[in-house]
Amino acid sequence: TKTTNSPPSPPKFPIIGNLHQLGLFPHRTFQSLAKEYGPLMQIHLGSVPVLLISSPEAASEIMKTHDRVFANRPQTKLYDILLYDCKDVSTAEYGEYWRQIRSICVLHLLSAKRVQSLRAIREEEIGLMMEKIKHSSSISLPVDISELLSTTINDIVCRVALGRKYEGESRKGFKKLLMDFTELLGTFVVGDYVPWLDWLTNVSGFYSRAKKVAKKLDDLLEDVVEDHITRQKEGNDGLDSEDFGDFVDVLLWIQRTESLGFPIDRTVIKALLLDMFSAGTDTISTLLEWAMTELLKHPNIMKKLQEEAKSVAGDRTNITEDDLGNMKYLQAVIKETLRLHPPIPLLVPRENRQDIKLKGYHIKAGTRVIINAWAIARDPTYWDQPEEFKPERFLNNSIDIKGNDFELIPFGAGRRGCPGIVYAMAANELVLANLVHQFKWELPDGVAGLEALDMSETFGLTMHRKTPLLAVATLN
Ligand code: HEM
Repeated sequence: TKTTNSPPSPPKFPIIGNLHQLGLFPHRTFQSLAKEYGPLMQIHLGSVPVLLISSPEAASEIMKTHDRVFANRPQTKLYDILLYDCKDVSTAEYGEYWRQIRSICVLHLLSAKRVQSLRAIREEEIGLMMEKIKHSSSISLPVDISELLSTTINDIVCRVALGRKYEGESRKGFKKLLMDFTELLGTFVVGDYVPWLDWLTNVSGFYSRAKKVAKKLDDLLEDVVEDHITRQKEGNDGLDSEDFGDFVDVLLWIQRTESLGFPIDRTVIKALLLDMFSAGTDTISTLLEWAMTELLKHPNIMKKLQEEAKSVAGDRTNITEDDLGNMKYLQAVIKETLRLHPPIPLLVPRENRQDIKLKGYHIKAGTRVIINAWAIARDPTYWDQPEEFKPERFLNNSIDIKGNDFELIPFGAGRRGCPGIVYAMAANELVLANLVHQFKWELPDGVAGLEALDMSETFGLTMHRKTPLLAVATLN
């Protein structure tokens, strides 16, 4: 029968399956389960079968060998509410529509050429960030690195995507709205797994809260798009080429010229803009927050990075994007941070579109697939001293993060792999290089602070620090 050749599974309860076992840190729970049941195991969350993948080989089966079959994403009522009926790239069902909008991302919004053209925005906003740190440093106040990073990355993405920043009160409002949005997106909704319990989610007011947030975001995006249309009519700017302007300009240009051979409507434009925010802000700031945490925890590594920065920058205060190619240690520090603290530890769930045999096991169509990239990157079979933060390990090997080496897949891999890698790395490298080059950093209470440095995580859409990271900066 079917059950005899399904993958190994832990015992489950009726109705809830293994839901009760998830715990606060599913990536850790899943790691221990895999130790017992193997790298390709199945659990049940409520009535939904979930394939848990915990080795590079098994991950490569999903994202390379059978990538096309596993190229779907689970669709949920919550995504429908928050992401225009899954009209965005991240949650769209695999098929022609997804292929088209993904090509907008890859060719127009996130291409290497576009990322390059946004250089001035990154450099300006990072300059402002440095000013804020200088100010705190001049009055001997510790810097809330977590807050500073999230504000800076948010401002960069706002300018890149919408062509404007929100400041003062409206920034607070915008940030709060985005925070509500990401918090909702990261919520584990019981009704998705135990359909007859969906009424509970309803009663708790969760969906109506989600609808309110979606409406507010939609109003905001409508405003932004209308503004762009008016501005273009008045000034004719951004009309004849896609080379100027922000993402809204580019998307309106694609809409007007139908240059991709298919029409896109207002909803597509708004859904894509939302994707840029949900996929591109928290991920980058979380990564940088952990990178600074590890550097503060390892002063010798910080020092080595500072020396590299000094050697490429010479007498200049700022590190520019031209310097980054020469900063091999910086790249190693970022890879090592992605290894130990992947911002999305369980990647984004996938789903198989048809029944398939995997390593002799029968996998039913519609099975959810969770890939534990976090556990894979800490597996002692593949990594020497896996729990240690050692950027040196990347200096003499060619392991990359682009989805070719399955022991390190913080951006996923294959058709559904992250299209924002170039964009993300440009921001990651420039921010981190300037933070360490322009300032000396210390924990507020020196050595005592080091011992007390809180490394706790919170689990949501991204896995960021539980407490804000505070440190004292002095000008270098
Ligand atoms: C450090 C930063 C980032 C990390 C760690 C990250 C990670 C990921 C991961 C794990 C996935 C799922 C991959 C899979 O299923 O195989 C993903 C998908 C995606 N990412 Fe990123 N990402 C980052 C930055 C960005 C940025 C900056 C953008 C855009 C501005 C972006 C846009 C997307 C989109 C649109 C998808 C969905 C792709 C699809 O389903 O076809 N990401 N990302």
